[in-house]
Amino acid sequence: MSGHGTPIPMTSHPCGPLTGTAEVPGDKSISHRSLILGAMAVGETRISGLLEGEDVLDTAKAMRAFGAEVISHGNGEWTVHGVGVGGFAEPDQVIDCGNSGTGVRLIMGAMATSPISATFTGDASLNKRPMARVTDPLALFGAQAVGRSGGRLPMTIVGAADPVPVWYEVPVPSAQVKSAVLLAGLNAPGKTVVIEKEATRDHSERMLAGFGAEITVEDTDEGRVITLTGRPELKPQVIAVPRDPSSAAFPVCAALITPGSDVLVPGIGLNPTRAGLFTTLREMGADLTYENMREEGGEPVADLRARYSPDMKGIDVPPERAASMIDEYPVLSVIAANATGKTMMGGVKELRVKESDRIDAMARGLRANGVTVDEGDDWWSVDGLGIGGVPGGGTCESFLDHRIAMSFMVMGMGAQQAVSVDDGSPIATSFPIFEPLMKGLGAKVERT
Ligand SMILES: O=C(O)C1=C[C@@H](OP(=O)(O)O)[C@@H](O)[C@H](O)C1
Ligand SMILES: C=C(OP(=O)(O)O)C(=O)O
Repeated sequence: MSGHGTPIPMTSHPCGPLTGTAEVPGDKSISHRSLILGAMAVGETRISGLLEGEDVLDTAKAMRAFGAEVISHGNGEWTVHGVGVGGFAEPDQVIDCGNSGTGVRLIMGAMATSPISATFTGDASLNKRPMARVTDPLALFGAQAVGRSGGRLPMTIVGAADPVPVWYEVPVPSAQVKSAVLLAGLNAPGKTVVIEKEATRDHSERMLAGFGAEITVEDTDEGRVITLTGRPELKPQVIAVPRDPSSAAFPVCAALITPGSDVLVPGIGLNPTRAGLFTTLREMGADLTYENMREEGGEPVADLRARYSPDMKGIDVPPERAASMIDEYPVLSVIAANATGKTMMGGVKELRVKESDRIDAMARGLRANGVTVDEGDDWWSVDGLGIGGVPGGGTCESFLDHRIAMSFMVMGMGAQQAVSVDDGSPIATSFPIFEPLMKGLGAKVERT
């Protein structure tokens, strides 16, 4: 639960080559879903490689509060004894999802078609984020939501006693909304249909099929049509969580801008609905290769090799790629600052409702370190200064946002002077070993 503790100011100094192997933690999206679907299956699900970051630990606690037995065996090995679809118990405490939008939205979906109530809260960041995008479709199933004005947490969801299946076209590109509807659909009799105009990460669909749900996905002219048949008996699974591409982004981008670097980032999930950053970096001229491509646990996986890339060029990032790299724009803007020419990022309105307004947060920090940024409601652009051209020397606010804090730490590694953040504590939500991992590669990151 970041934001509840003492701020951790951090500084990242320009450094020599980054070298070695960066074993980043398990995928956050897949980790949340493993715990939630494990809790909705009948019997024991075994998970390895679970991300033990605060966001996922909060979801584990929540699943216990709904009656599942969730046990950590150490080193990313977990077991979940599920209570079956429709078997959730009513929690006797408020569910605190900390900093996690994915956690709270997916869990609201999972409980919304059971005859129980639950009250949800989060930290100062999560309690500002919009929840109506989830509670609107949950109301169609028969669930009720009462929260603060503007559809904010804290919020109580009264689950539908007699849920009906739903047909829902998701109005914003959001895997969290799509997943909340699918999880609610599990306990509604009949077929729930979700349509998304732009494909977003499909881990829920893949995992629901793996757990034995009847689910079909069809690409049509109207978009992706997902049909789920309610009331399945979910069968427990053995899940190996691939390493997180969104975490891999940080050592990869650090290596690209730090002279002499050569870093291997093994076992990274390369699901096409997640890999947009790596495609973009290669288009900009990054020396980034995929080695040993394979499939693990139903997800494509490769070892990434990133080397110092002094000749990257700014590009127009295609807006239709946004969903596949939505969490990576902050660190992409750091690469853009180290490229020559302008990088234009459009179709990214969703960045304004993440843990922070990420366009605003990055623009402020980039400007404080000598980089020119322009922005509109759903776009922003960065004027590249060429490799090593970022003056640095500034302190940035992280706004309770892990990706903002880590992006500025990466920026310091390739800048002319050190870059600081006011609070690195949110890094623990998704990448608890960021500091030792980056130091192990040769980075000079310190708590100040
Ligand atoms: O479903 C998920 O696991 C996630 C979906 C995305 O959010 P949106 O659904 O709000 O785009 C992403 O930003 C988040 O980090 C994880
Ligand atoms: C947006 C993110 O997470 P969440 O929405 O789960 O808080 C993220 O991890 O970048």
